[in-house]
Amino acid sequence: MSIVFKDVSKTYIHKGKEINALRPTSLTIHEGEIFGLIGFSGAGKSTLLRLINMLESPSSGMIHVGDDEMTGLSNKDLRVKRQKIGMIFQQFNLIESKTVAENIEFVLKAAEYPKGQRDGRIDQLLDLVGLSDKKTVYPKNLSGGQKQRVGIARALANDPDVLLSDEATSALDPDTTKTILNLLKRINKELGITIVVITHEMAVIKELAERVGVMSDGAVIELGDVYQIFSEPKHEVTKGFVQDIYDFEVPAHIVETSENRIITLKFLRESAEENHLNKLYRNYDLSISILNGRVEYINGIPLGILMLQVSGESDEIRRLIESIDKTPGVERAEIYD
Ligand SMILES: Nc1ncnc2c1ncn2[C@@H]1O[C@H](COP(=O)(O)OP(=O)(O)OP(=O)(O)O)[C@@H](O)[C@H]1O
Repeated sequence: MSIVFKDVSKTYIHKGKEINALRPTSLTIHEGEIFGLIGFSGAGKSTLLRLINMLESPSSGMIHVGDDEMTGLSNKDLRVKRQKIGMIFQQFNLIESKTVAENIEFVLKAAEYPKGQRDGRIDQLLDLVGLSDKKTVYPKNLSGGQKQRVGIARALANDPDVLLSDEATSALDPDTTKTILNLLKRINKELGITIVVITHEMAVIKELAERVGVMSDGAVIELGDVYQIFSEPKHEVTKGFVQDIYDFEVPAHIVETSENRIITLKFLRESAEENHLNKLYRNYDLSISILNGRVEYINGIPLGILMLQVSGESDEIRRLIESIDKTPGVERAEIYD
C-alpha cells in the first residue's frame, strides 16, 4: 500500500512557542518498498512516522495510505485502518505481565479476530519470526532480539499492509540488529508489506532500505535511491551521515605535493568489481601505492573506495587524472569532513 503526503505539516505549541516539527512536506512512499528516514535527534522523523497512522494529526495537508485519506476518516474507520498499519518500537512496548502468546492475542482480540482461530494465528506468527518455542514465556525472560521478534509478530497479527519501524534496532547489539533487519527484509519480500523505517544509523539504511529520505530541522532535505545517496550525497547533512565510508585517515608522514598526489577514487556499481589498478600501473609512468581501500555493499550493490598515493611527473599525474575523469563508473571522491 502506498503512502502519500501532500503538503503535510505539523506544528507543536510548547510553552507558547511554535515548533515546526514537520515543515510542509510532499512525499510518496511506494507500495511494497522499504523506505528509510534518517536524521539527527529532533529532525522530525518520529513526527513524520506517527503522522502515517495518525498517532499525530497534521496541522495541514493530506495523508493518503492506500485509498484512504487519513484525516477524513471517522474515529471508528481510523481504528480499523490502524489495524492494517503495524508498528514496532525501540523499547518493544510488550506487556510484561502477559506471555508472548498473550501479547499477540491482545491485539487479535482488539481487532475482533475470531476466538477459535486466534491460537492458530499466534502459532503461525511465532513460526514466522522464529519463536515457536517461546509461546508461554514472559518478556522478562527474553533477550532484546527475541522481544523485538515478539513486537514484530504482534505488529503483523492483523495482516497489515504497512509496517512502521521506530528505531526498532537501536537498543540491540550489531549481530542481533542484523538478524532483525534480515527478518524485516524477509517479511517485506514474502508478505509484500510496505515498510517505513526511521533511524539515526546509516548502517540500518544501508542494510535495509531501498530509498531514503534525509531529515533535518523538520524537512526532508534529500531523497533518493539508497545507493545514489551513499555514492553521491549532495546536502551537507547527508554527507555527514555517509562520511564513515569515505573516512580514510592519511598517515601523517604521507604528504601531498605537486609530484606526490593523494587521490581517492569511487568505483560505482559493477565498476567496483573490475581490476582498474592493472590499467593504471600499465598505462602510466608513475609510482602508485594503495593507502587504503574497501568495497561497501549497499543493498547488495558494490561501491568501491580506493585511496592512492601517486608519485611522478606532474604532467603524467594530470594525464592520469584526466583519464580517470573520463572513465565511466569511476569518480574522484571528495573527502567529507
Ligand atoms: N508532543 C510534542 N510537543 C512538543 N514538541 C514536540 C512534541 N513531539 C516532538 N516535539 C518536537 O518536535 C521536533 C521533532 O521531534 P521528533 O521526535 O519528530 O524528532 P526525531 O527526529 O524523531 O527525534 P528523535 O530521534 O530524538 O526522536 C523536536 O523539536 C521535538 O522536540
